[in-house]
Amino acid sequence: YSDQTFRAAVYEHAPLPPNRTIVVTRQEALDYMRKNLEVYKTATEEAHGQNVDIIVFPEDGITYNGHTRKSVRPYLEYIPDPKQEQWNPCEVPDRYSNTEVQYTLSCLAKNNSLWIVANMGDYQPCQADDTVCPADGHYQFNTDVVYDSNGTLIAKYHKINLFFEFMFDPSTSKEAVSFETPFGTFGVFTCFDILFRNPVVVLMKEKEVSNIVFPTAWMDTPPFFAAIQFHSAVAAGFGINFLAANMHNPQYRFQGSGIYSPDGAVAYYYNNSVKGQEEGGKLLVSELKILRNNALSHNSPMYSSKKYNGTQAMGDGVFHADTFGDNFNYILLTESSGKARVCHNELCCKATYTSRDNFTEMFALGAFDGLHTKEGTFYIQVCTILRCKTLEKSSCGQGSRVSNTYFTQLALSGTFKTPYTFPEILLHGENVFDLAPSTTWSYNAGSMEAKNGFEQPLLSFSLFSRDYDNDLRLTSSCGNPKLTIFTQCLCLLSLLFSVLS
Ligand SMILES: NC(=O)CCCC[C@@H]1SC[C@@H]2NC(=O)N[C@@H]21
Repeated sequence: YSDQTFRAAVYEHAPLPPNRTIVVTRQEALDYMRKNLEVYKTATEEAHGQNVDIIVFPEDGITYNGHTRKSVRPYLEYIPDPKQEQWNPCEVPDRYSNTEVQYTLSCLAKNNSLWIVANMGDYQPCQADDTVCPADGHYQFNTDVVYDSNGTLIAKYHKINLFFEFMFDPSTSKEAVSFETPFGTFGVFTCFDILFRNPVVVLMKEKEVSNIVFPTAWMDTPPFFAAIQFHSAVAAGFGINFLAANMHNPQYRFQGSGIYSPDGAVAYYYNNSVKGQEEGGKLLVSELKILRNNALSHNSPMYSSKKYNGTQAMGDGVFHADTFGDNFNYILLTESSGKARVCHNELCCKATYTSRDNFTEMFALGAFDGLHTKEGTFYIQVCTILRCKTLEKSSCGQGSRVSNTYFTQLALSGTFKTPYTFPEILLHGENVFDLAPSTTWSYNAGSMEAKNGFEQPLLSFSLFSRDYDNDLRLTSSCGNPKLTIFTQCLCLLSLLFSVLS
């Protein structure tokens, strides 16, 4: 690193599955994990050869996913709390037993003089006075570990927002974790966490991080949750560097890693061809500017909260289409060039566009303002120009993976309630999804523009906003532990009723 820049790497890892139908011995678990760690060693040495300062590996990259609580047990290690003690596993390997994975990671960091972020399982016995201890007497946490370039364990983070991971316990402390490096302040969180106030807003506003390291096992889900699309948009929306290392398993839609800056993708990898599973690994290395604030930091020039402009009555031509579980309002783009506007609840979206040719494919402007409930429950506000999957209006939210329509100008804005708005651009390329070069578009406070359009066909051009703070209504009402079970049920019923209506 220098005064101005540092070098970052992410490794998209393609692990082979272990046998998860039986409970293996610790030795068998180690034999399996060593194969993954061998791949990590090669990647780390290659990164060292390219003067990398920090490398990130994916969620479940060492242990694999889809375990049961029992089958994952032999893969776990006791990870001490770096806030309570300083430990360098490479230099003091025998302080704790069964810590081979931590030893290997620490030595990789030390021997290659770089910071390592990896994901593994933490085994924590319950304290004697723990009244909510799991029935088997210990906790199992999905954990990110961070080693500095001497091999010292600097931080550990327990995933707060689990995604159908019944083998793990959610973080009991619910603590957002950050760490200092000579090249900036980093926050660390894992996959599904990206959609929730804690840890995301806590890290941005309270800890004022300007970089995120993000081990993930993310399944591509267009129109808004393709991995490279969503993660690059979060980097731009928050004005941060974002290092996303995904698991590679295209058969199950796990694909797409990147090194993203506030201006867009600096490097990304998207390879969805299902060949031999072990062939898909990839190291990305980039130079990034050292950032000292994020878009929400006090006095940051990038922060601006747009005022709500009022609603607009629904005009002719508005139709509804299911969009990953949400009932969006859409309006078709019919002329090859023009303006369009559509509203939903308190959100109004405006677009101007010019397509290179007359439309032969269906494109629509959509709006949604409400509670998303599919694969997670959270408030969103979304404006989008997207390609409908077919020539049927009902296909508009289905996440097209093909397009042959070129735009020569696009602009989109919305009356978003919060500054947590992420500019998403997904283009169609040889490998299905491509991101737009950072020189082709700009984003500022709820408005996105591509003055000269794109050289590739468009799949979607969206502003995805998370109303993180509104989620508090969900927990403060129904999830409030002070309420009786009966009141909580009544509350959930009324919430369900309001969503349905
Ligand atoms: N390992 C995880 O935590 C994965 C969670 C990310 C899933 C994202 S969010 C909802 C979408 N559904 C998916 O299948 N992928 C997307």
